[in-house]
Amino acid sequence: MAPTNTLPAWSELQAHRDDIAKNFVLKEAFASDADRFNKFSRTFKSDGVSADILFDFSKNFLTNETLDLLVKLADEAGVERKRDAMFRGDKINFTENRAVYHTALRNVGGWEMKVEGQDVMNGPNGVNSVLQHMKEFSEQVRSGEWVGYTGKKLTNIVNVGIGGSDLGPVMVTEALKHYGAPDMTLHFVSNIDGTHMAEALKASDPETTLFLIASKTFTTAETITNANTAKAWFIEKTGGKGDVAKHFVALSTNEEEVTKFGIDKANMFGFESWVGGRYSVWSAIGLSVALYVGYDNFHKFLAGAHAMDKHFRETPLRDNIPVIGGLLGVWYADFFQAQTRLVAPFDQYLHRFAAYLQQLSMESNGKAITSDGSSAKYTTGSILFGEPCTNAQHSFFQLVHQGTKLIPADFILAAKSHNPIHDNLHQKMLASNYFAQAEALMVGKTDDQLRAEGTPEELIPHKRFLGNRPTTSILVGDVIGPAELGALIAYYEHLTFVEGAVWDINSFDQWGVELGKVLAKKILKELDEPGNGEGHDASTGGLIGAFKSFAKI
Ligand SMILES: O=P(O)(O)OC[C@H]1O[C@](O)(CO)[C@@H](O)[C@@H]1O
Repeated sequence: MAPTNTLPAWSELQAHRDDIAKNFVLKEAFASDADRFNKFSRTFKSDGVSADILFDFSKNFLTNETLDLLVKLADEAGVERKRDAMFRGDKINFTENRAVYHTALRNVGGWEMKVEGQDVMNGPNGVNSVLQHMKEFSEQVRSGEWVGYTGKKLTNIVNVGIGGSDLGPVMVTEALKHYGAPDMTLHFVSNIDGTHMAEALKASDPETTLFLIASKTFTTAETITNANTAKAWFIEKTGGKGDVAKHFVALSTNEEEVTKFGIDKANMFGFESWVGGRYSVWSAIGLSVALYVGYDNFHKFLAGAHAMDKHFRETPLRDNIPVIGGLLGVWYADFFQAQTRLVAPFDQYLHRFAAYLQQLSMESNGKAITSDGSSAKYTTGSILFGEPCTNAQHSFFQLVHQGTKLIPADFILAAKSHNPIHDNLHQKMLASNYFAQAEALMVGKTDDQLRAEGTPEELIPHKRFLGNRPTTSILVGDVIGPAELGALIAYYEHLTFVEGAVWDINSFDQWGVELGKVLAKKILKELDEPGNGEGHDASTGGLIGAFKSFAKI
């Protein structure tokens, strides 16, 4: 396609941006249009699969004209065509020649889904048969039918994986803790730092521990090393009597490597190469979720995501919630030079949500090369960060309110708490902060207001809030249960897709993680050889030498 920044809508947006920057003030837009909230908010409805979710985009730099132009840009960039190609199973991951088909994993609605003419839902290794395997296994473990080598129930789960084979399962099991089996303890070991595995093993009893070795490729150095350490620990602790087949299962696409590792293929939960790591929590990689919250809840999680898929696939662009979210991402990144996106859930259970979204967003859209191999002449992927509120308000929100950078923010709240303790006071305080932060960011505080409060003149510049800082408020119409969580994640997945489609990059590969991996492998060997390694710059060589001398290696 023609470079995105040469599309007609791009230059129209540039001119429009100049007008907005000069003349648009959010609080005035509300004052002059009583209907603004209704005009620019959208409610996600899922026919009862999940609670309604309200997406309020009205506190954004958005007018009818902005939305028209952004939709025009999406049209010219072929967003709908690209979306349809994804749902058709086309190989849109063009640098790896793969389809992008995580939506098939949660296709509870019975869509026909094919890759290269093959039905991916049915058949011996199809999505439905893996789901059935996950259902049977999770029910056996939860009921105590599947026991360890001494006949004890397995209640300690250690998931060994990294990146997408860790972040999704961690985030989702934390988010759904309310639904978790009370007698089950979960550990997620991802880091190659021995401390991570050592601490998990310290807290584990081999008789009651189930290891899930989660790796799409089954070649990731951290995961395979951690898995081997876990296996050696298990064999040692059980005096060689422990039955690996009862205590180790694999979640992977690589049967050959799984078998080499010593896990029976009967205990392997598979998926296909068309599932990207950061999109894999819906696949067998989500086994820890099914074990912890039960298969029925895992199924609801899939159903919530499928409902969002349906919305994304079928809704015209102007009302399409992830499309609006993605286009706003482009609007701020490319036309207002915003470098970041803040996601702050007002929800303690979502404390790993931003960490999860970091991989989703930054591994997907941290690319500078477009589909024809040329460099993008515009800004792409934003830096995503976040922490739950109200904690974040007491750490980095100072910069969001009064710093020099524009930081578009998403705030997420559930109308109902799973823990309405103290007569729901906590939830009401949480909600009042959710409303107040977005309002404060928008309205700011003027010098006149400060003077009226008696603020000394010399403090006025310090206490001034310029306001006019955009936010999107997401309000879940009930508690955040499995279906609501599924819908929220799928919203961010599709938002990321839309951004990547407009930027004309491949949101589905991750070549940028390779170079460091290759160098680390080479240096690992050098640490056991004399000298400071071959061919390094003086800094790297000097550091290797100092490390060896300090560590006496
Ligand atoms: O599941 P695997 O194959 O071990 O990969 C783990 C992670 O490593 C990455 O490839 C990045 O190094 C991610 O994309 C992926 O989620």
